[in-house]
Amino acid sequence: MDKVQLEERVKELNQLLHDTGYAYYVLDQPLVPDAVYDQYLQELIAIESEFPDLIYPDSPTQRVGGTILQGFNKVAHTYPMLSLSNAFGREDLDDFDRRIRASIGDDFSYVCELKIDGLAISLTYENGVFVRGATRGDGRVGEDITENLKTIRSIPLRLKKPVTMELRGEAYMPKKSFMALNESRVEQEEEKFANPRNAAAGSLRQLDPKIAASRNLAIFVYGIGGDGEAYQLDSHAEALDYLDELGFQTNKERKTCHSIDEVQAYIEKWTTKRPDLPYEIDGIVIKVNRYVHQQELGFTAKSPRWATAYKFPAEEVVTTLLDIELTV
Ligand SMILES: CC(C)(CNC(=O)c1ccc(Oc2ccccc2)cc1)c1ccc2c(N)nc(N)nc2n1
Repeated sequence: MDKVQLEERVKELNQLLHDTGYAYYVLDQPLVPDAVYDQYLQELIAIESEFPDLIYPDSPTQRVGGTILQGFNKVAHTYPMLSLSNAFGREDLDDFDRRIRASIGDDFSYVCELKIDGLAISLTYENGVFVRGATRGDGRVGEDITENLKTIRSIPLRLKKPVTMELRGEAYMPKKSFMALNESRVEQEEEKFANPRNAAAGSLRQLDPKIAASRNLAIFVYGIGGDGEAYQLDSHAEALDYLDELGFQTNKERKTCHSIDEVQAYIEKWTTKRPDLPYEIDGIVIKVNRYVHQQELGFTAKSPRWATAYKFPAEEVVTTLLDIELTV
């Protein structure tokens, strides 16, 4: 092949690997057998190693960076990453609902989402290309962990549309990956991780992206930063569907609810079903759905008035008290 034909083949392989990667890692519906995927990847690696000028920044071969970082740079979020108020029971939910009604009336809906027990992160795309990923940090400034986030296969390196936006999501380690990781740590006589959240945080804080790549991390995106693209949409539910169209992994268990009773039913459903989930959750996030209502309700110093997190009661840690010989 001459150089022009090679460039065409590289573009074709990039597109093939993006499409098959999306089907496999985001839709969980493989388009081709793994062996075919690997064959495409090997062909692209071979051409790129011979012609480095044909390496595109969003090539799938760029997922596992080569260099070990010396440290993480600080990066300022374009929009703050706010926190959520908490609700611990039905009374708190009723108070939340009452405050909302007092402010915007009765004609509104909620969106309920599972609150993934992971690490809040922000993803920045410029003209549809993944350019930066960061931890939440203090909500305004986080750490640049782009190289580690590139290793998460469900984070698209290139979107289906050339949009510029900053997203919010939760990086997490599935329960199965957590169990396997701790088994291997016991074999290596290393300290086990206490829970999947710590394991995900520890993996994303690795300076060597190859270690992060080995940890089977995953992500659910749940919001578009500030008044970016999404605010041309009418509601949070629409924004999540828009993220699906762009090729992101959103959590499919979300539900639009039209009363706090419906929210309570959703909470009870997932309190029961929580152990069957392939990932850990620590609560349910409840958001007023329409953006006009969110803007009317506004924010406190650190969190939106239009959202709250119902937190599951802490697991009863059954502590078997030692038999204490009481000497009288
Ligand atoms: C609602 C929000 C706090 C995100 N939203 C924001 O951070 C946010 C930030 C600036 C916004 O607008 C502003 C723009 C400029 C200045 C101030 C606010 C709006 C929303 C949040 C936090 C944690 C979540 C979680 N763990 N799981 C799910 N499923 N959803 C979550 N949602």
